[in-house]
Amino acid sequence: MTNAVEVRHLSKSIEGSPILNDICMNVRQGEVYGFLGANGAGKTSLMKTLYHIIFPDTGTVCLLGETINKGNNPVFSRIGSIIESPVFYSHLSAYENMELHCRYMGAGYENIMETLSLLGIAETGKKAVGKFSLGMKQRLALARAMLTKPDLLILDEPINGLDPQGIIEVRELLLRINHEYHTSILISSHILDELSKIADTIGIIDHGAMLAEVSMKELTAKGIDLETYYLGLLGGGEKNVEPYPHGN
Ligand SMILES: Nc1ncnc2c1ncn2[C@@H]1O[C@H](COP(=O)(O)OP(=O)(O)OP(=O)(O)O)[C@@H](O)[C@H]1O
Repeated sequence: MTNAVEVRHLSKSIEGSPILNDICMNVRQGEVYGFLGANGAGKTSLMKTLYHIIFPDTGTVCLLGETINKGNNPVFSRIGSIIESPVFYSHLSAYENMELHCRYMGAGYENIMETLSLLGIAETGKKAVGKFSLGMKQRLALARAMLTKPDLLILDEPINGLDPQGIIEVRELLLRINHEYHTSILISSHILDELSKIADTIGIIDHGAMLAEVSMKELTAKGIDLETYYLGLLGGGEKNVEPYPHGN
């Protein structure tokens, strides 16, 4: 089976400083992949290179089996994303914002209400998005990413700034989307506990280098919590669980 995301030996420097160093990443189809790293580790930069918002210096990216080259790629229409803070027309309603997104994507309006319902924001009526809580905006961002029923979701820190209830709701929602639609999900966060609750596989990045990709099931079976594993990796300590073989 093709991987949903395959990154091979990707490196990027900005103004002479390396920010991504020989990254390999494999997100399997149908899984939730938690991309874990401290602030500044390189999570957003890698996600931007997937879309070629920033171009890698070396290395390759394959999304849903398609090699991504410079410029637009038809496969992007099968991918939903939240990369950096989502921007909305704050004086417009959720529905109106979704309509504009449909026009941009060349999609019909028929999925709008269903997607807003899925995200629990179908009842917001004419309320301007500028008056939404952060949690509601995050749901709207997810609704926008989900609108075309994508095969892959790429979500950069979608729980940032949410309160505990909001975090739980987004977690449950993503798991539901993953189970019901078999959507592959790549989600980045620096919140270790949260990723351990949602992800099948964890990829750990530090100072622009991918340290390991490891199965949560395997960690759990060995009675190792993600924090212990993470700290062990960063400290160069005993890993106890072998990461997946890395790259080619
Ligand atoms: N346009 C840029 N110019 C210079 N340096 C950059 C640029 N974009 C990113 N960097 C640097 O690359 C490194 C990785 O940043 P990045 O935003 O990818 O990390 P992150 O893991 O997403 O962090 P956070 O969790 O804080 O969002 C940081 O040291 C950052 O300062």
